[in-house]
Amino acid sequence: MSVYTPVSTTELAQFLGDYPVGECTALVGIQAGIENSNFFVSTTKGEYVLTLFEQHQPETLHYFLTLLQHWAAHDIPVPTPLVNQHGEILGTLNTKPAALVMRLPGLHPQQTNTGQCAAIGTMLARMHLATRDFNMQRASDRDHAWRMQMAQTVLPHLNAEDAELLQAEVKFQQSIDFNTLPHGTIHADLFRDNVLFDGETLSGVLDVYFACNDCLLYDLAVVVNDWCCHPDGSLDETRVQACIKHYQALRPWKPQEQQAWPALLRTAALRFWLSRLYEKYSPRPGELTLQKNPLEFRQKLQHRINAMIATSIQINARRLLCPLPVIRVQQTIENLTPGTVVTAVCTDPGALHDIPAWARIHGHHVLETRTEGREYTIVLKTGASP
Ligand SMILES: Nc1ncnc2c1ncn2[C@@H]1O[C@H](COP(=O)(O)OP(=O)(O)OP(=O)(O)O)[C@@H](O)[C@H]1O
Ligand SMILES: N[C@@H](CCO)C(=O)O
Repeated sequence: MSVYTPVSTTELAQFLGDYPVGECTALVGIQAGIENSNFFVSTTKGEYVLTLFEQHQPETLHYFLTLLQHWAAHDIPVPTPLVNQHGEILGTLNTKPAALVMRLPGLHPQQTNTGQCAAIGTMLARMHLATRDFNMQRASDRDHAWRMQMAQTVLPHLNAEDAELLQAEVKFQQSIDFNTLPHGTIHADLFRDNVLFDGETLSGVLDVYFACNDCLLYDLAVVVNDWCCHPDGSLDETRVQACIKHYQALRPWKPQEQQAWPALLRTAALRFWLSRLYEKYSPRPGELTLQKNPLEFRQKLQHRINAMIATSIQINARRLLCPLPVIRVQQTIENLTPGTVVTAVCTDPGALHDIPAWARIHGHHVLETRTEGREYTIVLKTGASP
């Protein structure tokens, strides 16, 4: 659970006095969620959810609550905030900014099926399209700069293997050009536990408190990493395709998004590995708090990396002596479009230096170098002018 700030029935009764919701009949802290303090509130007039915001400033909360109203106006099933008798959607309870929203019906999907993955793909595209005319802006608080800085913060806590993975991923992430991808208003945290299904109908989109302006495709990668996985964290291609196809039916990808997709799956996995690691090593005090397992996203990240390497262009440069491995890489790369991942496996140890040196001079990115026994693997991403 996450209730960082407890609320008594007396305090609640006073708060509810400002809203047209009748008398409180029950107040129950909500177990799920890790960011804010949430309560189910039953009154003589209906069912509501009370949120005490633990981190955000009032102006940021106005952005979220206005966004909720905007999405609601476009028939996205978000919980509409109630307006109090002062004409405000944001009140104060126990010194924390607080809002009362409608409680939506439905349950969080546990094991998703193809139909649910299709439904969330459609819903996310509708949310992206609906905010094309939303005129408020908010910078992401989990953007590339945050990820790079958070990697350094958690690094000292990691064992050697995890530290190596993280450092390699930081290097890879620096090769992604996020600016070329379409941006817009994104939810940024559309996990299954932020969505409700009433039977087969998607009945609720919750917890918009990471919403911001960022790459639209990153939002879809967050969804796919949570909704379309096998228990070991690898992707279930049937559910992935259902989700992507239904998203693209409403907002087709640009060619640069097609190319960036495998990399953005890694970005999204890294983001949640980092935030979960940080929560683990710097837990916040609370009456009842829930922590999510970082290992889940470490495994997902590893699977996304492996999948990207497996689908990359393979160059077998075994038994070739330098400079032949470099020449073979050069010949292969000549005809490839920028952004293609190429994996060269060599047996001449000189290749471990020569190929990265050649690649850097010619504007390609060295994603990874690895030594396994007597084999040397160099993973490259082709640059703008191959
Ligand atoms: N309007 C609503 N209707 C129904 N249930 C809700 C509503 N709002 C919140 N909940 C329930 O409360 C849980 C926690 O809410 P929420 O996800 O907003 O919390 P949070 O602390 O901000 O979480 P997170 O860790 O996902 O950022 C939800 O998973 C859902 O079960
Ligand atoms: N959805 C996040 C928690 C809120 O950021 C996670 O599962 O780690």
